[in-house]
Amino acid sequence: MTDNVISELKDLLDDNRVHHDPELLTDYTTDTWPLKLVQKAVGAAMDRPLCVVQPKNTNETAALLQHLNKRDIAVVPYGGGSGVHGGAQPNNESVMIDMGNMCDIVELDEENLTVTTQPGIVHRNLEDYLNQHGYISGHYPQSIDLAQIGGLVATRSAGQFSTKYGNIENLLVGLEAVLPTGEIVRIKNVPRRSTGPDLSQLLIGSEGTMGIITEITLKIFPKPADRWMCAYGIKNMREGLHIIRTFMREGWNPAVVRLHDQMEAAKSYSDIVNGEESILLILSEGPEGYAQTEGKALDKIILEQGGRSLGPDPVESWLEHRNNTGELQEYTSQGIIIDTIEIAANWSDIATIYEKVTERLRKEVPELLLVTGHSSHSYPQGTNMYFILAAHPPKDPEGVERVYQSIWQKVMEVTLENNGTICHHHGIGKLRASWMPQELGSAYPMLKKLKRIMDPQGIMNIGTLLPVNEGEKENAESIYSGN
Ligand SMILES: Cc1cc2nc3c(=O)[nH]c(=O)nc-3n(C[C@H](O)[C@H](O)[C@H](O)COP(=O)(O)OP(=O)(O)OC[C@H]3O[C@@H](n4cnc5c(N)ncnc54)[C@H](O)[C@@H]3O)c2cc1C
Repeated sequence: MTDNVISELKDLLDDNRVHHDPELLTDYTTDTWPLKLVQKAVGAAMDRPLCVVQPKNTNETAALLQHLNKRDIAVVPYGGGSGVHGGAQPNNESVMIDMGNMCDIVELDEENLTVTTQPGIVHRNLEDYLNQHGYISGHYPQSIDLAQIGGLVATRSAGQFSTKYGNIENLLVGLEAVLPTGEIVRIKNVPRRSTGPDLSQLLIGSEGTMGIITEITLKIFPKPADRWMCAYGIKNMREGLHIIRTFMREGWNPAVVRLHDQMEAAKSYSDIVNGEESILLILSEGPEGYAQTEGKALDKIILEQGGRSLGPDPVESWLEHRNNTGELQEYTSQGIIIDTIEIAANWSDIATIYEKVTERLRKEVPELLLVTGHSSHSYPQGTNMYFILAAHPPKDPEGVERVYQSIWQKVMEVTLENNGTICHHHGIGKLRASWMPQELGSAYPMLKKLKRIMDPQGIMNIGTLLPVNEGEKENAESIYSGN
């Protein structure tokens, strides 16, 4: 069967874009899911895909999906592989469609302030191109050097400046996608529409389960003329969250709002914070005059609420080091779990979630080395909480899984019990799928029905987003059975 599939795929693409060399397939055994990386480091065997194919354009992607759908073969779309929850994790029966060859910029439309790209462009390359032309994307995920635009749309990503510019769903103007059955669909570029449900939302955040995104049009912004920055020492997280709520509800909209708890403050800003303090970083930017006006107003509010001004240097330092994650790989290779869990909730619940999660993990997970938290994406209604965790599990794959799942179970439980959402921006992948029925509640059957309509054969990324019923094989029946 494997040989047949490979030769059929070679009939659709050039030979050199259908890969089945076992060594090369090893590069595709996992995305950046910490569980799998640590299990791999302690000797776990990993599933390799059947083969990897690299289409060059939309028509080739459509031909591939049409064929694989007809043959009932599992498909996993693969972007930059920077997803952290196994969204692009294959099993050994799946064909991976690697979008990396579709990396052209199609059009810069300066009149209408949009850029159109193929999905496989690494975001850094798009940002550099825009900067050369006097624009910015406004979207700065920490993985900007790894993630592709298609992957960022497919996971509903958020960037570090999202409080001003919005998340990817706010930045997307239109898109083209190939449905699992091979049909090509285009959602046209207009500034707004009232034409029924927004169909682009079926693909934004669909994590490769409803189709493959083949072209994307995003908003762009003229390079900001000016910036204002300041950091503040804050008594504790609860007070810091209250301060952010105060200025967000007044309508201020700084690009960066980050509140780091005492442990994070002490790690990165020990020379400037007092022992118990959290640190609040603010950056405002915009056209001439905007940032200074917003900065002055924010400074007044934060000082009135008890913040202690620390000047702009901590924000400068964060800007410089914000994407350095090199040390994480070192720990992972030693069998230490380093992970991040980002959830969100309304202002009325977020401080409680932060306090309960940190307290429960410290008390109930003996293998835990540390848990810290920060808020980094704020809205008038609430904010996210981004937990950073380290744990030292036994050096065997089952032990790693046990410790890993016990941490996640507690964070998901506390979040759901306190009205939060289990995910702010990393997406669901395979890791969080089992909590989706609880997360969506009465709306969960709607997601199953949509999936069934979009992907009747059930070939697309089974086990991602929608859970496979326990003990069942990863196929359509295992997710379509029941409601
Ligand atoms: C160090 C680090 C920092 C990170 N920081 C952030 C951050 O600040 N903000 C944030 O939001 N995320 C962040 N992430 C998570 C990750 O970068 C995002 O989830 C990103 O969107 C994944 O993009 P990718 O191209 O690497 O996709 P992949 O990991 O390859 O795939 C992700 C999912 O999208 C699907 N997919 C990929 N391409 C397509 C396509 N063209 N059509 C349909 N489905 C597709 C895959 O099947 C998979 O389910 C970070 C990850 C790392 C490792």
